[in-house]
Amino acid sequence: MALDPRFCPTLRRRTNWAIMALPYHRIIVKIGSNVLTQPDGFPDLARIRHLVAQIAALKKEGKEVIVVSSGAVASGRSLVQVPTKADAVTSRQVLAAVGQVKLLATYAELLAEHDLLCAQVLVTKEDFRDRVHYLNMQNCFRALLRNNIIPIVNENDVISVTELMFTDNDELAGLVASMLNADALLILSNVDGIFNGDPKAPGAELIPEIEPTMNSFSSFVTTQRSQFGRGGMITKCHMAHKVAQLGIAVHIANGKTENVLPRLLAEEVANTRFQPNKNASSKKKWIAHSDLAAKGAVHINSGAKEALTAAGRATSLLPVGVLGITGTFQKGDIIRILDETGKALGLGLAEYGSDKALERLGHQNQKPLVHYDYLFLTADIS
Ligand SMILES: Nc1ncnc2c1ncn2[C@@H]1O[C@H](COP(=O)(O)OP(=O)(O)O)[C@@H](O)[C@H]1O
Ligand SMILES: N[C@@H](CCC(=O)OP(=O)(O)O)C(=O)O
Repeated sequence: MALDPRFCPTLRRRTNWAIMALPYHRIIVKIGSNVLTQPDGFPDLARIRHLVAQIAALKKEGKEVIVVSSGAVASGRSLVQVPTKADAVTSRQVLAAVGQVKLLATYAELLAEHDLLCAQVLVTKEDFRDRVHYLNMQNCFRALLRNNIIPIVNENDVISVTELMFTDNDELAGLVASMLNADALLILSNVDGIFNGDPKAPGAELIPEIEPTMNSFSSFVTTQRSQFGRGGMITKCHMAHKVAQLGIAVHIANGKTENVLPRLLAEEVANTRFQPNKNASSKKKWIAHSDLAAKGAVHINSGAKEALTAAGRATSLLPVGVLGITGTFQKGDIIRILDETGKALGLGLAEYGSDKALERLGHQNQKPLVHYDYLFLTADIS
């Protein structure tokens, strides 16, 4: 029995969570703004304390935990007035810059009560677009985990404004999960999971499992957002589906439910699980999230499209099937793969530059432009 009942009163009554049914080892826990924030917009300290106790319980079970936590803006609100004469973007920057310090200090203090150490990791979308930044981040995360330190990740809200921002921290959590090849991503929101309609509507039912083949959510997920949330449930669904396609289980659960984390792992609490695709290759994970890094595009003919998208086949993209090239790229760059109509099919790592590719265009018996191992087709995920 490794769960420590001293810091989790409910665990005193219910002790068999140590036998966690879901055998995840490396777990990303994403905590949404609404979980950490009171209705007045200020941080909910009692909630953070309880979540920290649960994280500590997972750590005692030997799990690796990476936290993606929102809440900087809410914490800032508790310290400073929205700056006068500042526009919305500047106000948010100031609140987040001030609030992030408090948010991390709160986590650090509460985790220390469990003899745990945390580290702050602030990132921008750019850091996932740049291969060197990506590898640097990955290296740091791995070192932190090796040293039993809990990374607490948030967007660098000072740098990330308007079009440079992640859609929301769910997107960031998905990127971190795939970068670290996590076993599971647990998204804590203010609802029990995904419902087959508006969760507040009478008769709406929770969907416990979402199969990898299910990829359309708009018929039952509305664009409605929670009070302090940014992306909403529909963006959560798309991200969750994409991450599950990469072989990582994604659960959406209610962060306000008592002991939600150990109970989720013990399969004792309502939630929605996106079933992971067990055939996913880890090599493709960076490519899958590299859309913004793409340097150029290739248009392929219908025969090539058919070959690439045929189920159960591992086919590389050959120059014979390429109709045209847009932009310039070098060997090792990410390129977009488009069909004849310009529809995006996926992304790949170029085996050679656009100059060579142009020479080989439409020619048979040439080296693949994109090797299958470095090809990520969106057709598989949308
Ligand atoms: N079918 C649905 N099932 C569950 N929640 C939904 C659904 N459709 C819309 N929502 C809304 O999504 C909200 C959660 O998303 P979001 O605002 O992004 O929260 P967070 O701050 O946790 O990221 C819920 O509060 C709910 O109002
Ligand atoms: N980076 C922001 C959170 C932004 C955000 O995406 O929040 P959420 O929609 O709750 O995932 C903050 O710390 O306040």
